[in-house]
Amino acid sequence: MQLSIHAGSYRRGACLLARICVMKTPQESPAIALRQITKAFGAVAAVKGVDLSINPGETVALLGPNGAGKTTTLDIALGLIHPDQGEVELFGMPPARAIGNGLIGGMLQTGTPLNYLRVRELIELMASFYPNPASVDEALKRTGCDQFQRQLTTGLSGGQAQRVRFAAALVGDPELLVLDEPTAAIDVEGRREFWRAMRELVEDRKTVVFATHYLEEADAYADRVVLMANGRIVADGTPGQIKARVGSRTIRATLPDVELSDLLGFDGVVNVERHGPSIILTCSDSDRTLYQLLE
Ligand SMILES: Nc1ncnc2c1ncn2[C@@H]1O[C@H](COP(=O)(O)OP(=O)(O)OP(=O)(O)O)[C@@H](O)[C@H]1O
Repeated sequence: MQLSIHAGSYRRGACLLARICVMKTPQESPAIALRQITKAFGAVAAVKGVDLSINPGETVALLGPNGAGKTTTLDIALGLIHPDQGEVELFGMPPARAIGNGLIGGMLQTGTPLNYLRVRELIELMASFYPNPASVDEALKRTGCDQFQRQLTTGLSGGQAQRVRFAAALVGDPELLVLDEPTAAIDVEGRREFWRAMRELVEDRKTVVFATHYLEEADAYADRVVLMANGRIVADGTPGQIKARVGSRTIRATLPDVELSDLLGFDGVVNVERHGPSIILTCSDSDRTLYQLLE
């Protein structure tokens, strides 16, 4: 968890250590279940009725522009902020319980690693908070932190601090990893290493949810993309479906005697809707669709 690399983490860690009986993942429950979540900050409605269910083993990208509501949604999922309305469950339990059971790892945008520790010491400390941690050496290696493990956390570059956050999230060997713009501030080589480590996690059948601004990142590394805009989920599908949608154009036509299902069979048509006398075609290749319509 993000909190675990702040000063308050000692307390949280002590609580975790006190839990001798550890419950592991009930695989039949969704890893994340958000039901009709809303959240406003004063006059700003950040999240407006989000329903989202993510199954164990899925790798999901939360894609959207600045201010879409991604961070707020992830913070709510992790129980870091409370929604104004709606329900949240992680593996069928409240977020705090899932976190207490060592099921969740988080890498969020804010927060700095604890001061006056060496990188390795910090990751060892983090590992001690979890019931069944991964190997510290492995977490350091997977994230590239082994190269600067003796360095004090006070002297890290932005990219190094980001890698340390990733190692801190991994070392608990959580079932669900929540990553908010994980590659921000990481250089090209670091990004490559990051996604390599992510692939290994996916092979381990972990559930991974990451927020990103980049369709290319979502396309390359997620098997499902949830597109957010203005506090709502506006599309949810495979990367291919979302790419078609994001890159789409619409054609409005007046076609009184045509069946919608026939139009769906046209080249490049992604969706068809009737609006009164008009039909709206959403197209991945509007030129081809137009050509067929004219024929
Ligand atoms: N603590 C806060 N106080 C006031 N407004 C906030 C707060 N947190 C978020 N917001 C507002 O809520 C909206 C959604 O913000 P959020 O950070 O969730 O979006 P985002 O998709 O993660 O954006 P980014 O990609 O820039 O991180 C924005 O308009 C933002 O300004």
